[in-house]
Amino acid sequence: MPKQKALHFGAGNIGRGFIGALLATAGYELVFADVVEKLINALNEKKEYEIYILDLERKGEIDTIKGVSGVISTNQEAMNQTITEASIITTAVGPNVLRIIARGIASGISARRKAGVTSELNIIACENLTGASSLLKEEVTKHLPEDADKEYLNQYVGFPNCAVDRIVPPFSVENNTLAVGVENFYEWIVEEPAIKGKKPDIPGMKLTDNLTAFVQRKLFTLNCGHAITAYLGFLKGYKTVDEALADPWIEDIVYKAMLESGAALCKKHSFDEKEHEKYINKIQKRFRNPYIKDDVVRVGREPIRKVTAGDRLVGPLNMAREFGLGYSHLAKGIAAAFLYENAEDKQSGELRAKVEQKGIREAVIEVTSIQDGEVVDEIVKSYGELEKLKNPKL
Ligand SMILES: NC(=O)C1=CN([C@@H]2O[C@H](COP(=O)(O)OP(=O)(O)OC[C@H]3O[C@@H](n4cnc5c(N)ncnc54)[C@H](O)[C@@H]3O)[C@@H](O)[C@H]2O)C=CC1
Ligand SMILES: O=P(O)(O)OC[C@H]1O[C@](O)(CO)[C@@H](O)[C@@H]1O
Repeated sequence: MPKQKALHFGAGNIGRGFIGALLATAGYELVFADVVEKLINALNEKKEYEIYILDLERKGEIDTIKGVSGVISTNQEAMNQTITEASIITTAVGPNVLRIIARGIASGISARRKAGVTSELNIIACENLTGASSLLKEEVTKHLPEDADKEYLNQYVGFPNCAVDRIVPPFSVENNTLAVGVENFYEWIVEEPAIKGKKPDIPGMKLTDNLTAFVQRKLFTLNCGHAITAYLGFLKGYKTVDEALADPWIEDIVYKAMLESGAALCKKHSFDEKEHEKYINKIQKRFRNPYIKDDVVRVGREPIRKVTAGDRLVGPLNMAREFGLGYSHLAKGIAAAFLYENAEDKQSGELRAKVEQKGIREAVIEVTSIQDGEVVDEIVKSYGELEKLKNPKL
């Protein structure tokens, strides 16, 4: 029997190091779509790549992922062909790129309908964003050329949301474009009720009917603690996450922020408090993995996105507030994001410009959408304290 085909958008860290690896290992013929020619050419030449395990468990091991190829995502003819043949499509391109790839996916779905394919297709956006697949569905629908395509999409194409958790840091091996380094831990949790047709059999993919709880658990704990580490780390001049967390002042704030978000998550989703504490401790251990050198500029990238309502910092703070729980360490993390500066990160420039033009109070209200004056006061107070770290003369 011929292998089923999987198409994965984004041959980057998560694409090669996590989702693509699970798909290929599950036996799919895997095609990566990316805009970077060097990556696509290397995939087509080698047809395989190496994953280096950066962890105490499985230390020094290298997995080889075979049976892969690549296509340039702007080559619409080739994309239409691949989308027509695929039984699963996944993405890991970054939340802002979903809108960009939607047009090409819509064209592929229209081609698939015209080719008379009536097998189900599931499209799963594996991004750090709540409801990423639903967002992608909305965007794809906007670009579908005919009403018949919209009917086809509703009948045959599923867009299950998911939570995706594996730290895949910047990593390079000389003369090996495709090598990727990963922590050993991974978790991919997919919204079962939204799957169309037969459930995919992919070892490593877990199904749930309560995805929101899992997405928020991961985003408001791991990504929350990580982002605070990055912003405080930047303020104190550290380059990597492990350097930042070796600073007891940072480690204490990060841990307490995760406890604050944890208390709120336990109330919201009825998680067992002891189990959740273990979850936080495991994450702390993952942050301290000595084999991973993760840059604070990667973890802190796009600070505006990270301080919008519902994301990893404001999301748990609002949740804590909703239950009348403490949030002062989360507020510190948010304040630190407003002080973050990286000339290569457009959003950090925009955020700093907003603070300079409008003042911190207005900037916080506008970007975070927090209306509660008491919470805004707490963030502004923390901003004043942290600003002194950045500029001791103030
Ligand atoms: N790296 C990590 O540890 C984790 C990342 N994520 C999420 O996964 C997503 C991807 O992150 P990374 O893999 O770290 O980023 P990355 O930057 O390593 O990979 C993104 C890839 O998408 C490609 N791309 C950009 N525009 C494209 C387009 N129009 N068509 C096709 N490909 C395009 C890029 O060329 C790049 O190869 C993000 O949403 C991130 O939040 C989630 C969990 C862990
Ligand atoms: O990819 P984003 O949303 O910019 O955030 C980076 C975060 O995502 C991860 O790459 C994966 O969850 C973390 O390692 C990091 O905290």
